Formats: sequence, structure tokens, C-alpha cells
Amino acid sequence: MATKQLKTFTREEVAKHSSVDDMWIIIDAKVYDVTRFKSLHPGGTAVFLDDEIAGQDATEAFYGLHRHEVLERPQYQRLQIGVVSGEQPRLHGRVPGALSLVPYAEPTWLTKGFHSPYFSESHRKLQAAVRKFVDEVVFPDAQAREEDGKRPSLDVVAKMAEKNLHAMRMGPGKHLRGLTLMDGIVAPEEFDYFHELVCQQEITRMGARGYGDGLNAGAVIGLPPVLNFGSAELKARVVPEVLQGRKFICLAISEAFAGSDVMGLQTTAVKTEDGKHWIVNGTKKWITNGTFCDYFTVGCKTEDGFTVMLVERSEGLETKPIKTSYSPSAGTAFVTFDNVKVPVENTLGEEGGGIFVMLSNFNHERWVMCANSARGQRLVVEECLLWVAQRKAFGKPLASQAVIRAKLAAMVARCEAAQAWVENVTYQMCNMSYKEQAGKLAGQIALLKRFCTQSAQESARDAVQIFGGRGITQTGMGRFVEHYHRTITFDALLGGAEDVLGDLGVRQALRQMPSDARL
Ligand code: HEM
Repeated sequence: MATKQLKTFTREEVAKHSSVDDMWIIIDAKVYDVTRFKSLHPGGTAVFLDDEIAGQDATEAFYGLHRHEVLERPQYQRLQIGVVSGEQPRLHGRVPGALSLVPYAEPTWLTKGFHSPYFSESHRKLQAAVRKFVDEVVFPDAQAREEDGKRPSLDVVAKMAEKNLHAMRMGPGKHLRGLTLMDGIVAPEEFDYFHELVCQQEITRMGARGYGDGLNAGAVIGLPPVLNFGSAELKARVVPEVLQGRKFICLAISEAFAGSDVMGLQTTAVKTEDGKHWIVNGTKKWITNGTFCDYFTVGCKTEDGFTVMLVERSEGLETKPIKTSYSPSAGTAFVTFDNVKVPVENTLGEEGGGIFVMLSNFNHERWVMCANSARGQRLVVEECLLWVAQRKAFGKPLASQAVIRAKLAAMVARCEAAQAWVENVTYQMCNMSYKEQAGKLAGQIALLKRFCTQSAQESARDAVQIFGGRGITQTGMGRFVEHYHRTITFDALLGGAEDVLGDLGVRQALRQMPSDARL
């Protein structure tokens, strides 16, 4: 199709087109012919008949009611017939791959003129590449899948695999050996938890919570037990196909009977007489990615206590979707095991040693959630700052109301505090062995997660107050805030509920109290 030739008009010429049968408007120096469109306009025809709109510059009115992305939709781009002579369009929405210049929209280490002791040139290069990739490849799919509820597109999963993004989301370790990470930007041996933080936070920045979980979050929590406790044969078979996005894995621990109470689980695994297989019976609930997974890392009650094993989708294993408050893209499932036969070689760790397998997994899982929570909050701060600056109420920008500024002050403080604590813990992880992390950081990460999810929920509430009705509307200007507010409680529950984690953190601290210290 030939590109339409855009003409140049003076503002006086545009003003002549202000009748019902011939109507133009200006938005950001671009001239739109809305004569036919106005009767199809989702906001009604009447708005265009206003003397201050027809034939006039409607930029301010437009941006008070629409996100910039509306003008980027092909069906509306076609309405543009020209530009105002001597003027240049300058307004933009999200610029793919670019850093945002909105204050606090980026963590300090990505803010011009600010410094950080943690991030090197290699982290910065990775960040730039992952942002570009996520914005160009993943973001459009995320928005579409959140809407239609389908799982993330397999070609996006495959493209992420080409960059080895699935592998990088597992953190540093032997699984990265020999891989080309993000076209070789980072060498596998230099990849550390800050590199992983970059990957996790850039993916979260999409603002699509259900889709984000659908995008192999199951592997982030379900594969490490295989990596750390699986036999060499099992790892050789399962790990590459999961990291290459050809097979999917999830963590199946929680049950309807027992949420955070791992010892109260009722799914059983009993050995066959020849000792070669486990026979698994029971159910699991709220299993992220379960609807489409090939592998399930399952916690079972066994003769010796609690054992974790890798169960493959096979006869007797069924999954049903659970409707939750985020999108079905996450593949949240109810899983039933009816005499499912599992080779004993699929046992992860010691028989009866499942608690150790689970506990050692929790730190990384919760740290990922903290990293994501800190980044999710920041996106909401950015949305709110943009909104209060461009939206007018009572004849003044919303930002001129002190009560709005007070809310923003609290939101900024929370997200900066969360990020600073996440970066500090990340630094500790980079400098501690896996075992040391398990011993020293479990309490700290539990408290951090509690802080992140509580502050996220407070900011979600503030953001809805700032956006008003749009904060509870799934389309239009407040759509990211609505989504955030609707889905934020997931973070506060998955990987341990807030009260449970708070208690864990304090109990750990009390255990380390010096016996001779007194007030
Ligand atoms: C080329 C110009 C325009 C296009 C393509 C356009 C498109 C749209 C679209 C797609 C919506 C649905 C909501 C959304 O997706 O954000 C909408 C809603 C709306 N539009 Fe427009 N519009 C244009 C110009 C205007 C102008 C100049 C005004 C007013 C002065 C206006 C007033 C409204 C109103 C009041 C709504 C409903 C907003 C809401 O429910 O929150 N539109 N428009």
C-alpha cells in the first residue's frame, strides 16, 4: 500500500474545517480529518462539535482523555491528513527500548547523572538489550494475551530462548555454561544476581502480571530443584528442553488443604513393591503454568516424611484451569494425581528430605518476587506522574493539588526504599555461597518481601485514588493502574503470605540474638 502523502496546513486553514460535514482537528501539530470518524468515535460525536475542538487545537483535551497509544493504532493513524506548517510533533508515549525521562520512572542506577556502587558496564549493556527486546518482542504479545487470556505465544517463548533469557532468569550457575547470553553481551562466568535482577525487572516493566507469570514463571520456581537436586541423567534430559522453551515445568506444592503449611500437605507418594516407582495420589491447587506444563515439581508425603519429585504429564495426571483475579495467561491450575507412576530416579534430593529442597528454593523465589514488586511499583509511579501532569480537574492540573502530591511522595518513597533494599540483598547474594544465603538471608528476604508487597498494595490504593474511575476501568488511561490494583494481591500471597513471612523474619532474628546483650 502506498504511503499517504501528508500535506502542510496553516492553523487558519484548519480552522475553516469546523462544520459537521467537514471537520478537522489538530493534535500535537498533526492535522486529523474526523469528519467521518466522529460518528464512530468511542467517546461520542458530541465532543467534536464543541467550538473549542472543531477546527481547533485539541491537544490538551485529547491528552486529558486518551493515552498516546490511541493515536498509534493503525485505524486512527489513517485519520491524519497533514501537519501544521512550521511545527513539529513532539509528544510521545512509551518509546520502545528507551529509558524514561519521567522522574523516578527508572531506578537511580538508570537515571542520568546518578551513581550506583552495584552496576557495571556489563549490567548496563544487558539492560539496554533486554529492554529493547522486551519492548519490541514481548510487550505487544503481553498486551494482546492479557486481553484474550491465551498463554504467551510460543514464538515469543522461542525468541526468548534464542537470547537465553529463560536460562538467565534462573540466576547465575552451571546451567549457563556454554550459552550465548543476549547475543554474547554477558559471558556466562560473569553473570551475577545483578544481571538476573536486570532481566527480572525489565520483564516486569511490561505491566502485565498474569502474562508475566505465564511467561515461564513456573520454571523460575520449578526448575531450580531439578538443577540443584536432580540426578545428572534427569538434568541432562529436562534442563535443556525447558531452558530452550520446548517443554514447560511448574512447581506444585500448595494444596486446598494446606496453603503455606508444607507439613500439612496430603498428596502421597508410595513406592511400588519392586521399589522402582512412586505412585502419586492427591491434588495441588493454584499451580502457576500448570494448565500447559509438561513437568511438575511436586511435594509429596512419603513414608519418611516429605519428598520432592519430578512428575511428568502422564496417565492419571490432569489439570484444570482456575479462574483467578488475573488473566488466564498464567495458566493457573488445579492438578489431580490419580495413581500417577513416577520413576524413583525422578526423586529430587533425599527421600524424606523435601523440606530442605523446598527451603533452599524459597530464597531465590522470594527474591525474584521482591525484584518484580519493586519494579511494578515504579511503573505505577510513572503512570501517576504522567497522569497528574497532563490531566486537568477544576481548571488546574491534578498535580496542583497538595493531596495528590502527598500521595505521590509516599509512593516514590516506597518504591525507592524497596529497590534500595532489593539491591542491598542482591549484593549480599553475589557475595555469599548458596548455603550461606540459605542461612543468613532467609529472614531478611522474608521481611523484604513483606515490605515490598505491603508497600505495593498501599501504592496500588493510592494510584486508584489518583486515577479515580479510570483506576478501576480496564481500558483507557488508567488501564495499567486498574491491572496493577486488581493483580497486586498475588505478590502478597505467592511464595508466602505477608504475616507468615513477617513472623519467619522475626523468628530468625530472635534466634540470632546474642545471649549476653542487655538493654
Ligand atoms: C483523532 C482523534 C481521536 C481519536 C482517534 C479518539 C479515539 C478514542 C478512543 C479509541 C476512545 C476509547 C477509549 C480509549 O481507548 O482510550 C476514545 C474515548 C473518548 N474520547 Fe476520543 N478520540 C479522538 C479525539 C477526541 C477528542 C478531540 C475528544 C474531546 C475533546 C475526545 C473525547 C473522548 C472522550 C470523552 C472519550 C471517553 C473517555 C473515557 O471513557 O474515559 N476524543 N476516543
